[in-house]
Formats: sequence, structure tokens, C-alpha cells
Amino acid sequence: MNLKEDTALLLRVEGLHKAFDDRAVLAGATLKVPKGSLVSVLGRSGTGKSVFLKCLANVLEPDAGEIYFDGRLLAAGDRVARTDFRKRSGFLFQSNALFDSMTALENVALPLEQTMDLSAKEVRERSLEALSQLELEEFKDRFPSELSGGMQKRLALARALVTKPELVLFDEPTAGLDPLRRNAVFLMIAKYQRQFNFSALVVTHDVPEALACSDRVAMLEDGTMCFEGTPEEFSVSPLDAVRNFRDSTVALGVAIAGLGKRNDGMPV
Ligand SMILES: Nc1ncnc2c1ncn2[C@@H]1O[C@H](COP(=O)(O)OP(=O)(O)OP(=O)(O)O)[C@@H](O)[C@H]1O
Repeated sequence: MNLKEDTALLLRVEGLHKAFDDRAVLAGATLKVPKGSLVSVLGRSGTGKSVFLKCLANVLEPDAGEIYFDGRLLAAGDRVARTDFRKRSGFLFQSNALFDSMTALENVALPLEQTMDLSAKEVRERSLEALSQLELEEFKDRFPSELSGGMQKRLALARALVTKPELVLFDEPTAGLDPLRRNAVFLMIAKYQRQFNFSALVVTHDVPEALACSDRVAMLEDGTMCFEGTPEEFSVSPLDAVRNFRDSTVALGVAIAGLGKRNDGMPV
């Protein structure tokens, strides 16, 4: 990779390996996230998408491989580089990971208190600003359990964005949601990604949604990224793994149609 290409990348992952009890989950996974882009990592359940993201988020230590953030290697023992990465990144976990005993405002303030050297007044102002940007200011004193599912997701996003990160990692942001809410969450990610111009890395099963809103997609299979490219390239890729995965929705429709008509005469 030449230097010009490298400066256009915010994140570059090379040869990531991770095994649990000698069972390899990641076996040389790679990924490129260009600055200001939305990249989705697709893959079947259990292929290691969350493990991949956790290695990036420093929740899991990879066995081997390199992660470069803004051109700088995040070496295992390099605390300066790791702290810089943490300050410049945000995370949105599958479960939202909100603290139930803290108000919306307190939840959003937490990353500022943990990673920045700000006065109490500045923390409050910036937290209120983030809540207002996500249209949640009037709910600042509510606890997460007093908010709807969609509002909780927005609150988790406000918390992920309050430090004005350059990179936000999303782990299955639509897990457990119905199709309408899945669309709404992807729309929210795409909207704020454009508004705040952060780079986003989204791990998901949702193929149509990911193809609609991503600049690039990658597919994890057997421990490596078997595909990396644009959504258009993914849609026509002849690779077996991509075709099988892409066509699974169509296959379901065909299989159901093959069951014939229901007893009550309703078309299937
Ligand atoms: N801490 C751990 N210890 C042992 N095995 C683990 C651990 N974390 C993940 N695994 C295993 O790694 C494999 C990949 O899990 P992972 O959660 O990354 O899959 P995924 O692609 O994100 O799946 P899904 O889409 O269903 O969330 C699974 O077999 C899982 O059991």
C-alpha cells in the first residue's frame, strides 16, 4: 500500500488472528476504513464479527495482526497510541450498555469525564449539546428504563458521539429489532454519519440495510474477509460465499412459495 492510499485510511487492519481454546475464529482478517466513510462487515451468525470488533475496541487482545489508526500502529504495549485511539473513537454496543441507575444526562457525560480533562460546566454543556443533537434534551433527567427502545438507541448514540469521535464502531446496532425499526436505526446512523462526518464501522446481519447505506462492505467467512468492495460490487460478486449469503433471502422466498397455498386459501 502506498503512502497516499494510507493517509486516506482512518483504520487499516492486517492479518488479525484470534483463537479460543485452539479454535481459530479470526485467521488473518483484514479491513480498510477510508476517512469519512461508512463500512459494514457482514457475515453469518457465529463467524466472528463481534470478536473482530472487540479486537478493534481493545476489549479482546488479538493473538496476532496489526491495527493502524490514522496511519499509526496500535501496538499491544503502546499506551499512548491506544489512549489516542480511545479518545478519538466511540462505540455503540448491541445492548446499548446504558447505566440504568444514571439519568440520560449522566450517561452521556460519562465518556467526557473518563477521557477528557474538562470542567464540570463544560461536561454539562457538551452533554446537553449531544442530547439536543439527538433530539433528547427534554428527556435529560429520565432514566433509560423510562425511554422507548428507539430513544435508548439514540441515547446510546449520543453517548458514543459526545466526544466528537472520528471513528464509531457499531456492534449489531439492530439486534432484536423489527424490520421498521432496523430501517430507522440504519437511517439514524447514516444521517448522523453525514452530519458529523465520522467514519463508521458497522457489524451486522442486515444485508439490504447495509447495502443501502454503506460506502463499502466486507464479508467475514472462515476467519478472513472473503470480500471487500462497494455495495454494487457485492451485489454482483460471483464468489460462492457472497452469492450464498446474498441469495439467502431470495431462497427463503422461493422455499416458502414452494409450500403452496395455505389451507384457508390465503396466498403465501
Ligand atoms: N470470549 C469468548 N470465549 C470463547 N469463545 C468465544 C468468545 N467470544 C466469542 N467466542 C466464539 O467465537 C465465535 C464467533 O463469535 P461472534 O460473537 O464474534 O460471532 P458473530 O459473527 O458476531 O455472531 P452473531 O452474528 O450471531 O452475533 C463463536 O463461536 C463464539 O462462541
